[in-house]
Amino acid sequence: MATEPTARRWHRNPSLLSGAVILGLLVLVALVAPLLLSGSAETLTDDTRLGAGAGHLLGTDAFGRDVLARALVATRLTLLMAAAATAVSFVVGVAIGALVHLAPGWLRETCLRLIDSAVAFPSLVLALVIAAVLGPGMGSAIVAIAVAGVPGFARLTANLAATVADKDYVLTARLLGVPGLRILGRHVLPNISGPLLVLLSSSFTLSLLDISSLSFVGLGVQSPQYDWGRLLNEALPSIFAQPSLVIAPSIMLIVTGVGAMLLGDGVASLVDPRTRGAALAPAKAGPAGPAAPAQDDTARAPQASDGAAAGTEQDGLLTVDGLTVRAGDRTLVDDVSFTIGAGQIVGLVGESGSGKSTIAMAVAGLLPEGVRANASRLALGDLDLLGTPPERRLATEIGIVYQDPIGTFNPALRLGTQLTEVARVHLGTSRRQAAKDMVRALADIHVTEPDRRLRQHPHELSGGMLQRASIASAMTTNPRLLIADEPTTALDVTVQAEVLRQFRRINREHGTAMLFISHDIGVVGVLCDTVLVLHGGRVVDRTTGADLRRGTVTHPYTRALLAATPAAVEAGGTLSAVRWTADAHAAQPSGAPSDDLSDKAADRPPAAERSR
Ligand SMILES: Nc1ncnc2c1ncn2[C@@H]1O[C@H](COP(=O)(O)OP(=O)(O)OP(=O)(O)O)[C@@H](O)[C@H]1O
Repeated sequence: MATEPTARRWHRNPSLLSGAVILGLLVLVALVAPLLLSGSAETLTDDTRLGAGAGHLLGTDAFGRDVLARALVATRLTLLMAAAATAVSFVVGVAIGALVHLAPGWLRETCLRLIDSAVAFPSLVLALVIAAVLGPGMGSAIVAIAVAGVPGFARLTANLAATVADKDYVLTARLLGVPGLRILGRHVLPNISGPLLVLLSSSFTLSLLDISSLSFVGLGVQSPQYDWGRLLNEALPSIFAQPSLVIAPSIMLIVTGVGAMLLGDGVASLVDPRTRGAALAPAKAGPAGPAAPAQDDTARAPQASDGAAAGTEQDGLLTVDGLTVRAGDRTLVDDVSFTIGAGQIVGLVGESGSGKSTIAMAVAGLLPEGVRANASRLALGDLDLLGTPPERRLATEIGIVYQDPIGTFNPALRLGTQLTEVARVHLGTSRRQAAKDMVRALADIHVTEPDRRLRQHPHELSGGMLQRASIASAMTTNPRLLIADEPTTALDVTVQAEVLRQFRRINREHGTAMLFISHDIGVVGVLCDTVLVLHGGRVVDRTTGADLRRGTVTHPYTRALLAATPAAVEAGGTLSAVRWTADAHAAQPSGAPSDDLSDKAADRPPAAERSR
């Protein structure tokens, strides 16, 4: 990615520019004013209570000291105190929030409730209580403001970390066995840095006001030292007689606060690679642009050979026997059994919420917290997936391709770093070799300019290209099982066809077993050898891709799903809503879910599922 000239970057980010200029000037004042103006700011003279005039722009105070000079000299102490308090709040708050996020369920909930209670307590009141306990003084004011700011950072960090935790790239890192702290540092914190920086800037402003408030009420800086709050405190007795005393410190406070907020906004958009890309680099067409759409449509997508399923029950690679998944009292998946042989593609199809992804996540050992899986057997060859399988084997023997190609990748990292991670971490491949291998893998899967792609951020690639990159990444270790969870749903139909073709190619060339999940019964029929139809967490029908394509399915629910597929309508049918319930169906013995595939067409893959 070409690097934008620094001047243009600043020019395109007015918040950053104006915030930096304001704070830069204030820092300059903080550095220079005590050196040049200490004399007129601190020397007692007989020119007391002079009004604004040529010699003293804002007049003098009751001791003959220049009011403007005092406000400017106070800048250093005020900024230092606010910065110190904010820095401590930030470091301690983010650390606590991160630890809370990593804590086990009950502890995390307890800590979050405690933090919520602390956040609900007004920070200035909390700071006043702490400062009163510690006693007046600069140090106690900093500690009080710092402690009062901690809950805000802790809560934001924990909450934001939770929103990133279920992103596909975090799930992938978990599958790869990356330790929690490393996931936090590499995937979570960089992706929540924007809001944290905004909070940092608003927290600095709040600290500035709170510290000034403490000094104003006499709990902060003590004479002879002075900050803006102290100056306001000294001006209070004569505020009506000489209002000019409050002008300079008040303006300094407002200007500093505005500068900090502008800088925070600007930095937040600078560090976010998505906004940075949008704001800084206009999209370019041509060779550097997104991949050219595939020429074919889904009708020409690769098709599962009729009855050519490679897997057999005997060489079943993935065995799922009596899988039940529960979340508390709720059963999400109920007694599901199937096998996938090497080189076989098994599809899971069903309406939203039927349990497809839950089955896939149970197989990959990535069920969310509070969700438990049980099975008579859940194994990939000799690898028991129910126990605690070795992370390295899990990472290298199962690959996952997710629905949302954009969510699959960490937006803060370049693709090269992410795509080569498995090879570097689990295969011990050198960085250079891993990059070379990935360039070849991307080219194989028709990603244009693969070299350049490795240097780009995810937002710079089209959805179809990212999905192909995630397929290449999942295939890095030549896994025995590839799980594809709605991999074409987020893509337009032309790109879908190309992605399906790549799955079929990988399946044929590498003999990879595949668990292919989709809402779209048409897509499943095109690609899969064997298809399990799910409803309410149960398998209600087992059929073949060939039967689906020919429309020769017998189960009423599967027929209803087919009738609700637009492709079927285009072929002359009528689009109808799916109206079928397992209970109603159970009342009609003739329509019972067909677990036995013996009545299916002869081209059905032999014994792809375990009979129950
Ligand atoms: N962490 C969880 N805790 C409790 N219930 C959950 C959890 N995750 C999913 N569920 C529930 O499990 C059921 C199955 O969800 P799942 O995501 O597996 O369905 P799906 O068929 O993949 O749907 P979709 O196609 O929309 O992704 C749903 O009712 C869902 O609400």
